[in-house]
Amino acid sequence: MTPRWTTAVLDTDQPGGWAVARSPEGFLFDDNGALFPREWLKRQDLAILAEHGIGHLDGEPVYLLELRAHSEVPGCNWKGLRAFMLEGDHTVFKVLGYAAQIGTWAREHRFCGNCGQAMIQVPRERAMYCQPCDLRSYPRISPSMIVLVTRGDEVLLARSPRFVAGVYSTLAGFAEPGESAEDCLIREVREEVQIEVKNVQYLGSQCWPFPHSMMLGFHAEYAGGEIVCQEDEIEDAQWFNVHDLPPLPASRSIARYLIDVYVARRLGHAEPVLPG
Ligand SMILES: NC(=O)C1=CN([C@@H]2O[C@H](COP(=O)(O)OP(=O)(O)OC[C@H]3O[C@@H](n4cnc5c(N)ncnc54)[C@H](O)[C@@H]3O)[C@@H](O)[C@H]2O)C=CC1
Ligand SMILES: [Mg+2]
Ligand SMILES: [Zn+2]
Repeated sequence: MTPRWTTAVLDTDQPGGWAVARSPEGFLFDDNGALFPREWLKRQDLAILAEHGIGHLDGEPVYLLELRAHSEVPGCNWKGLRAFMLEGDHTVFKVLGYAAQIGTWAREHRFCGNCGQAMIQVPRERAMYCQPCDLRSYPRISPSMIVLVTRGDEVLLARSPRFVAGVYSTLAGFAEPGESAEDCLIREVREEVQIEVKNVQYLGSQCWPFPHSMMLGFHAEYAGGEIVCQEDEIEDAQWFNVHDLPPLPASRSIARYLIDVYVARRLGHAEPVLPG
């Protein structure tokens, strides 16, 4: 099946297509959603910082208008990316997630990190370029490990102080230079709850555009230790029985997928599918 959404570097000099507008307040939307006829959107009073051609949705070109600040557009409102993840069309969320990552990266790479001069967008390539340094900067992706640690019928779930009240999730953390995915996972579990793990198994990955994580999802078995929560990072961590789970993360997250897969295997139910 052809995917509905494919990324591409489109020429912004070409007219037509759809556009999304992103400001520090999130994406613009109205009753029809977050995609607007591009020519109409560009006629509105918007503080455009940059325009990027980002791909095709159902065969139609899609552009991003990255704004300096949010503006009032009659009949429209602004909404953060997370809200689009939680509700509505998943493909539209993927378009917006990609747009957010490209917008953030381009905004943060307007000047060369080496010499401080203005960089230019490279035509037909997703890169910012500094001519004097001959330096190209590509969109940033941050590999992050996420793991469900289990002990028979029990799963290890934790709460960060940033979570919605009551919700427990799997452990996660960013890879550091010099680490393999497995090294990172073992270190993160040790740092966050002082537990040792074994039989680490990769299950799948997910783009997580908050702001630019690439989540690599694993299952691991408990090998030893008692839970000790890392100060400031982990508010609480517990072993939960698969028959008695706390409120869990959003169903489109890989965290939820890792939990659901394990519970399904344990209870002999059909396994869920990882949302792309
Ligand atoms: N899709 C999902 O189901 C889930 C996704 N996540 C994501 O996983 C990522 C990592 O999880 P955390 O527990 O927050 O990470 P973490 O355990 O490594 O701790 C966060 C700390 O890492 C540092 N940090 C921030 N950005 C970084 C980067 N790009 N590279 C290296 N270090 C960085 C900061 O000091 C920050 O306070 C986050 O983006 C989070 O949103 C976390 C849980 C579930
Ligand atoms: Mg963490
Ligand atoms: Zn430079």
